[in-house]
Amino acid sequence: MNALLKLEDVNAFYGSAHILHGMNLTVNPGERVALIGRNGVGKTTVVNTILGLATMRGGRIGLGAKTLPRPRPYLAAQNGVVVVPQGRRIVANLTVEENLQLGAAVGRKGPWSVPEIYKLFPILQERAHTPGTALSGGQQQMLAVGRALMANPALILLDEPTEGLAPVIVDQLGVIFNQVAAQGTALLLIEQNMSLVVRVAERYCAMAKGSVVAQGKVENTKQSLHDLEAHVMV
Ligand SMILES: Nc1ncnc2c1ncn2[C@@H]1O[C@H](COP(=O)(O)OP(=O)(O)OP(=O)(O)O)[C@@H](O)[C@H]1O
Repeated sequence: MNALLKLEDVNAFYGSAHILHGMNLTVNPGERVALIGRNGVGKTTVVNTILGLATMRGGRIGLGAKTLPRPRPYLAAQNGVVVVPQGRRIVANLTVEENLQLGAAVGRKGPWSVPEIYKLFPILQERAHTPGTALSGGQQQMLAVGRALMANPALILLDEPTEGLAPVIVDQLGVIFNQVAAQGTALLLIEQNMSLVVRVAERYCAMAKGSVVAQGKVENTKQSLHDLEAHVMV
């Protein structure tokens, strides 16, 4: 079976700034992979390169059976790879429900619809006609995940979804990510909170200076937590 996402020896740039150096990463159907590393190592640039927002010069990005000669945001979504961006990017002058409907614009068929999202996140139904940015941080993150699911993705890239959220909300999101994964959607979780990583991910890739320097299995144990934290400590 083809990988949902495969980066092979990818080099990526912002202008002349060379950020990714021979980046390799694979996510297979249904997998839950964590991409970790200190601030500034290039994790968001991996996402931006898949979307075509950073310039790829050299290497290959494969989505399912396709290789992308020129990555673009709509190509990722059409091929089942959807991003929950860092900072969530909820559209301010749209309601919660309208923000959800935006996610369906790509037109992929699948199980997710507004009523299904409301079953997963009842609070979004309660706030359906409220402006999206009037929600709390945790609720906005649920909305961002719901909007991604509306595209019926095979893989969701979550870029630091718990940044700035209270521990109790992080715990709730962990449960939700596991529910989404249990329904068959693969996850690539970019995260600094290793206690969330051990609860959600089954495998990790650790980055330093624009490439992967370590990878392995994640277990929900103190030892695994300790080993992972070594990759993000400053
Ligand atoms: N638009 C840009 N133009 C030039 N350099 C950039 C741009 N965006 C990010 N960088 C640089 O690229 C490097 C990698 O940044 P990136 O955001 O990918 O790191 P990260 O691992 O996601 O870190 P963080 O956890 O802080 O988000 C950093 O040195 C950053 O300063």
